[in-house]
Amino acid sequence: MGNEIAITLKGDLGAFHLDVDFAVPMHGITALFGPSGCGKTSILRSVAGLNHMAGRIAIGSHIWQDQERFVPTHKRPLGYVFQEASLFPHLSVRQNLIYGEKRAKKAEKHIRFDDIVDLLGIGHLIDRSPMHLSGGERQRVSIGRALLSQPQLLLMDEPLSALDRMAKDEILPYFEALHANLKVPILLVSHDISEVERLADHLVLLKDGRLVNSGPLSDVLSAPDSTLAMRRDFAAVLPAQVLRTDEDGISALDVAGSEFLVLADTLRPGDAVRLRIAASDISIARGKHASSSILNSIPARILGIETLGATEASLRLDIGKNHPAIVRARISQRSLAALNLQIDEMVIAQIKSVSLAANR
Ligand SMILES: Nc1ncnc2c1ncn2[C@@H]1O[C@H](COP(=O)(O)OP(=O)(O)OP(=O)(O)O)[C@@H](O)[C@H]1O
Repeated sequence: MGNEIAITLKGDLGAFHLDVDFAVPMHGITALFGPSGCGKTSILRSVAGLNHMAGRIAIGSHIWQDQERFVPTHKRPLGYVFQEASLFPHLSVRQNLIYGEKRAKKAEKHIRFDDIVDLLGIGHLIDRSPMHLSGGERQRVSIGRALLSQPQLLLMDEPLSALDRMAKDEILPYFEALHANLKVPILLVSHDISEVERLADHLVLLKDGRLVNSGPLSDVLSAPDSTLAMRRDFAAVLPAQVLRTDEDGISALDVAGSEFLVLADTLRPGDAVRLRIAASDISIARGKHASSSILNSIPARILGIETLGATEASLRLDIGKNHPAIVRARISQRSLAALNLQIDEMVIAQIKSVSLAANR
């Protein structure tokens, strides 16, 4: 189909066998996620034309590879951002960016220099040498340089993994700004699920060189048989809309007809956001407790109960009123037995407002 990034690859790299076939939209951020060695980088390198494996790669109506053709890397209009920023140390930030711009075809300059400098917040760095920038600043400049080559597709291989937690937190809002303002689709390789939850619109889940699942982030996360669900750090990500923000800094969000209260004082009514709900932050009650500090007591239907190790259980819950909205709750086997919870039963999902994160 013309409006998708369609990737089919089958072949061997040494002893590793890759066999994948998936299509993702031509917009937003698609994360390739899976355990180390599952083939994420190999897929990205194949899309870039750096691996030549049998298959087909179509970016919308542009065929980069099929049985008859193999477009060489330098003729694929793509940007590639690696784990470590690879800027020219002898050039200033501005000259590095101009280098990217020069790679663009003259006719196709829809991504403008000034806009990129603004969106990435690198105006004050423009005359500096990359050698005198922090890791996060260098990575922002590399992303800018890649985007100024006017790519049809931006490939990012673990772009945040060399940064410490603080630098990551600093750079994430810039990713969100790019996402909101630019139309270039991004394929992002990441092994950090919290990064994926925060940034990705689509998720391609891989294991041992094969596709496990692929689709919109919240769908893949909430799939009944998701391997991700068994992780102790599992979180659901649900699309939400801001209803109001109160003076005490608490915002009310609509999620499939259910109202959630979160601590977020910068949101405006009508904003579309994503709400991250960690399985370990949900507790289950049989009824609403009038005197509790927990602000969110949401009616939920139990869709599934799975064992999580020897002492815990993972409950699959639908907290939506108008349409399904799936989250998971991690509780102890002891609570499961004490409450005698059963599939299809209605319970109350209790979630502290401080443990909810809403962004973008
Ligand atoms: N050119 C090659 N020759 C031989 N084996 C290769 C080659 N490229 C990749 N491999 C092997 O293919 C497997 C998948 O590698 P790949 O780098 O794609 O995984 P990954 O999911 O990106 O892993 P990580 O998260 O650790 O970066 C690995 O076992 C790797 O050693």
